Amino acid sequence: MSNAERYVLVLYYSRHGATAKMARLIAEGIEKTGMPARLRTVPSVSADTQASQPAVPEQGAVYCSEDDLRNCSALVLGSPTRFGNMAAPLKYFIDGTSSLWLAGSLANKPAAVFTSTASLHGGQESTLLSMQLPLMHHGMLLAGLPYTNPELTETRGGGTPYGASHHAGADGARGLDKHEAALCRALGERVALLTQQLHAGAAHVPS
Ligand SMILES: Cc1cc2nc3c(=O)[nH]c(=O)nc-3n(C[C@H](O)[C@H](O)[C@H](O)COP(=O)(O)O)c2cc1C
Repeated sequence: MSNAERYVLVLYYSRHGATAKMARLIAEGIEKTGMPARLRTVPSVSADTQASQPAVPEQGAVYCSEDDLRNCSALVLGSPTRFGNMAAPLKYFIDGTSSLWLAGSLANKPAAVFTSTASLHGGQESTLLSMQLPLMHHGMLLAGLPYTNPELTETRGGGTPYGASHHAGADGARGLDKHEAALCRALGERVALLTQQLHAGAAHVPS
């Protein structure tokens, strides 16, 4: 597979749009490296887990297919924080990936995570860590954000070494500030560069 055919999947759930904004900034960071980003979302789930929405979303990213996930070169996974954890629609989607797990389809691929919260200390880090757990079971190579990004120490909003985060405020009206936005772009760029370096290195390993 050539670099042109590779893509980083940015897979997220967003009910009110804050996590979706982060996804678009992460995609900007990925595409800065010359690698395509593929933005995908997941449908909401109803109490009885039956489909409650049209098969194609009315706006924004389309729903993620199994092939979108199987064929990605890397994954950046995003969710709003819900009670300190990822949102059920994303967890529901991930719980349906057993066949990819059995086949090892995601093993040895880079991955990273991002989240948005209403309150500043409302569980960003616990959510990010919880999102990393299934990715580790899939054998993915987790990337966080290093403190060489100055925004990590300067931020008065979101931004963690475990992944990108955003404090959207109680009414969701607080936009991404410059530090949060820079860290979203940095995370996307980091995952894309790691992916390219892994593939370049693999090309030099004798078979
Ligand atoms: C059921 C539920 C639980 C939530 N739990 C938390 C929480 O634990 N901590 C927090 O700060 N915000 C919490 N929120 C708020 C969302 O995380 C926040 O509004 C987020 O920015 C929404 O992202 P979105 O705009 O992408 O949907 C919760 C929201 C809902 C609906």
